[in-house]
Amino acid sequence: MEHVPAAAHATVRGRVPLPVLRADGGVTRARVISFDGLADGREHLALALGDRASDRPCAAGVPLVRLHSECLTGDVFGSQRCDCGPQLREAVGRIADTGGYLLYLRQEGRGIGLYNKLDAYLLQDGGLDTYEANLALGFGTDEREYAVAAQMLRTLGVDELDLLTNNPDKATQLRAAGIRVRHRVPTGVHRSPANARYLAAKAGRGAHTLGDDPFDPRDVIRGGRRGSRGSQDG
Ligand SMILES: Nc1nc2c(ncn2[C@@H]2O[C@H](COP(=O)(O)OP(=O)(O)OP(=O)(O)O)[C@@H](O)[C@H]2O)c(=O)[nH]1
Ligand SMILES: [Zn+2]
Repeated sequence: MEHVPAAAHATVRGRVPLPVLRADGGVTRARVISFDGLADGREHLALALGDRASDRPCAAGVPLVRLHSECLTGDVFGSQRCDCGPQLREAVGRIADTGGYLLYLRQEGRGIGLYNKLDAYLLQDGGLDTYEANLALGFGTDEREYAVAAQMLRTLGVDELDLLTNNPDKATQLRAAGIRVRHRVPTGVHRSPANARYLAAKAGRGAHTLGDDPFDPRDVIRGGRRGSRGSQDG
């Protein structure tokens, strides 16, 4: 497991205006926030969007938050092997509409790093699924910890949020770190022929909720509209 020391005190290092392209072609005004004193020493970022992107964000209401783990191949190159790129662009638009934060976490390859993820892709081409490939390389199936995300949120003054994810582990870990996750809001499922096996493995073995999974659909908000039906899940 990627071990993160107990959360020390962190501070905001900078809040930089950043016009960001939305999936619908429009541009949204964001602020990219950097930190000093993050527990694992990495350059994680928060993107403040919607009403949280203003000079003096008036913290009205519970923010919508996504913890997005870095995926260079998907986020930057548009790789079709996973659904990270479309999820990232979807999240920017939805959070801009609602008000909240996208935490861009430097946890490439579910915490194993870029080169190891590329090795894992070769093993997957030989027949292993996304989790078996990690194990074959000597890693856990998912090495991510979200304590540093909780530290970033506290630094931003966020102790309660709605979480945009299909991954229940993100909610469980944030709650364990003392953040109140009011609702888990599902992200879209961006299927393509090239990522179908990957998504099936995530739903089957990784406990992700992808709409056609064994989890009770009543435990999440459909459509991601705050204030609509939903419950506290774990
Ligand atoms: N080791 C490994 N990592 C992968 C593979 N495909 C994608 N990833 C990584 O998986 C992570 C996906 O991150 P997220 O989209 O934030 O997380 P998630 O667990 O899918 O959960 P949600 O998208 O929030 O539902 C990124 O760090 C990717 O680099 C793979 O085949 N092997
Ligand atoms: Zn990806």
